[in-house]
Amino acid sequence: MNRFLAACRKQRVDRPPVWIMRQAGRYLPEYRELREKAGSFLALCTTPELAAEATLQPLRRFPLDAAIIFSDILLPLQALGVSFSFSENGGPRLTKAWDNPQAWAQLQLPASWESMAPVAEAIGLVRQALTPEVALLGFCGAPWTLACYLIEGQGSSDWTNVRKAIYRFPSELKALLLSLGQAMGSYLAFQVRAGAQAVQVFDSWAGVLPLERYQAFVVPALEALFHTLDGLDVPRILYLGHGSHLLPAVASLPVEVVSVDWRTDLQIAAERTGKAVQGNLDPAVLFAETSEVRRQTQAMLQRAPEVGYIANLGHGIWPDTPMAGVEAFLAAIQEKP
Ligand SMILES: Cc1c2[nH]c(c1CCC(=O)O)Cc1[nH]c(c(CCC(=O)O)c1C)Cc1[nH]c(c(CCC(=O)O)c1C)Cc1[nH]c(c(C)c1CCC(=O)O)C2
Repeated sequence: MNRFLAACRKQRVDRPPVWIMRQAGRYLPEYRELREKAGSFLALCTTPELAAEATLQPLRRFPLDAAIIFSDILLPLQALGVSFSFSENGGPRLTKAWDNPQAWAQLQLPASWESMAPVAEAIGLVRQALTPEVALLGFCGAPWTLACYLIEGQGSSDWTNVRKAIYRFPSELKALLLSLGQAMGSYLAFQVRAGAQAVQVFDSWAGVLPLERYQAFVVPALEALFHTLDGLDVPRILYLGHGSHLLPAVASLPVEVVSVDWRTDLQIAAERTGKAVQGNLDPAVLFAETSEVRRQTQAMLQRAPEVGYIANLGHGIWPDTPMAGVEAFLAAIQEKP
């Protein structure tokens, strides 16, 4: 049985499936070694054998129910004409900020995803290596979160330029979000054709917007994105960062699972959306004594619905996370009575 896919479809399972957002990464010594060997993060992402290896590393160490293909949300933007680099401390930096409608008009919607062939190849390699019990996820950035990086040119704590753009260029920004939604929908379909069995769309910065703006600007773009996958029979997950106030917008979206962070109660998320839910332990908890990690994980499980639940963190695992914290988190889920 594939616990992960069953839970996405709200089928009953023996225990909650679990995976960890950003489970391949710097908290693993073997990842740091592989990245050193690759020379750079981008080289690691674009060399199929190395990307497949990075994807599989956490599964060799931990009893996880899903793998997520090793890549980054910014990579497919290259096919639209956007160039960027990753700084030494890991953050993305665009070569220029795409912060006005004249720039947006120059984004080219790709006719094919041929330039992303290494991702498809890596997906094929990982599928060959996985047993049928472990599901492989494809992913992309949500239109809004991608627009955040495009317009700001890098990460930000308050995304002031993006928020100004909503009011300065409303119709052009709506069109940009819709184009990004269409492009990412076809990029996910490309990953599914290569072998991805479920997909997750990361809207890490969803919570920057009030509900009314999210409904008006983002929901149409997410609908376009997710409808591209209609008929492909893969569960669709939307990760909603800082999104407690946005749950009413999720209920009508064509997704099977909503993934929430620690600010959003799991039970409330399930009730308000009617979807399966994923999440939501604060990554900071993994720094506690192992007995406290267990208690916090058990408390999370108590708020989780009986069916339609996937255990996870509420956001990506941090690079300095102690291995003991990860192990205690996973053990508490495996032991669930
Ligand atoms: C916003 C975002 C990005 N990338 C991603 C998001 C959405 C999830 C989130 O909110 O965390 C998603 C992502 N990035 C990466 C993966 C695949 C690996 C996995 O999840 O196991 C996934 C699913 C690899 C990565 N992406 C990045 C690294 C670190 C690069 C390195 O090895 O130096 C990895 C392993 C770099 C990256 N890429 C991005 C940032 C902000 C950073 C720097 C901060 C950080 O490192 O956490 C953009």
